[in-house]
Amino acid sequence: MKITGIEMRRIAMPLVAPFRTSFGTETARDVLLVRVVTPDSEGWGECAAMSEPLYSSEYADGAAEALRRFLIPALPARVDAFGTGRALAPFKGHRMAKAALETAVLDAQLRSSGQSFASFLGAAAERVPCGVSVGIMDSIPELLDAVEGYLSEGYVRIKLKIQPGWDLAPVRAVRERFGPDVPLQVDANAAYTLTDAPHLAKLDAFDLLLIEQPLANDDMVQHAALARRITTPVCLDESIESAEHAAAAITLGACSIINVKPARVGGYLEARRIHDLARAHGVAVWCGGMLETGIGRAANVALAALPGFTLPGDTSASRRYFATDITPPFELRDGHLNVPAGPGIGVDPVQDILDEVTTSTEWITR
Ligand SMILES: O=C(O)CCC(=O)N[C@@H](C(=O)O)c1ccccc1
Repeated sequence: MKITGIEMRRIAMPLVAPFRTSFGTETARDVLLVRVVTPDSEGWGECAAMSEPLYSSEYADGAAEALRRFLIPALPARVDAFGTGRALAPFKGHRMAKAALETAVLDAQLRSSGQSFASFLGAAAERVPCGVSVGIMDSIPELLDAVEGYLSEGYVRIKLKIQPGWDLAPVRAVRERFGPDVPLQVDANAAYTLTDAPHLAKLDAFDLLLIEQPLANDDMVQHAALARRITTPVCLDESIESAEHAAAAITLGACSIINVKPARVGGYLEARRIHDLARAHGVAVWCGGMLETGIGRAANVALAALPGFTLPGDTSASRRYFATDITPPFELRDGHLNVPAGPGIGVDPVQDILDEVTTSTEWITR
């Protein structure tokens, strides 16, 4: 596939409500979009990097610079998604930047051939059950109101962000208010250390699906030690940046569940490799989220339909984060999102909305 040019576009997307995690509070998303143009199609990729390097070392301006100076120039004149991964491999890190570019190439390639992401990736379902991520709140009553709202919208799983000082009380309150049967999990975003093991073991009383990334992203051995001291299944997110990391984590017993985020691992091809590896080991995976717009959300929903994605993902409806999405909104129906069936990611930006939220565009000819 010949690439005639690539656009990098920055958009400002206000969130419907502040989203607080153990590493900070988001009130708006400064999103970098990549558009790959070929003679007979164009493809879109969304870079999930945040404005600041708080979730990982990547951030939007840094991703744009890596794409502009190194990754885009490294692409051959004619390339497909697999060739893109090979061309970008020599560059260390910058996985979210790489993921955006590879996804845009893959989207253009699949739109041209008429194949959907779901079909290309090997989806086994036409809709996926959806969980929702609930941020740290100022009070327990506020949290319970939020959870009640999401449950009434039909979300099939609740994920609570936790941190030291906001963990046992919110989990206990949700269990006491909504009962023992609501699928419930927690996400620490690396806020604890192994010395907190006795405290984290108190979460075992609440029959959680999992505890996500309790320790630092490079604490693979310590996660294995923690997993032996608590009964709640350990799920890794930030620690798993590749299929090799997943293999190491499974071998070490550092996790029994993996949150697969294509942005974190460099794209959908590597995400599928992790899915396949985990499935071969009987390890469940679920699709994580990075507050994506409908562009990234569409591709994530296709991935979440693969057979090894046996736990509900953070694939929420567009309205969970945005009053107006840049694509036709993803809407929850009976706790599920439909998997886009059209060519490529199966959705297109609504140009007027996209132009309204655009803060800059940059065209790179080939
Ligand atoms: O539903 C979503 O898209 C967000 C899910 C979620 O909680 N993402 C968290 C995470 O740590 O997984 C996150 C939020 C913001 C930035 C990075 C990560």
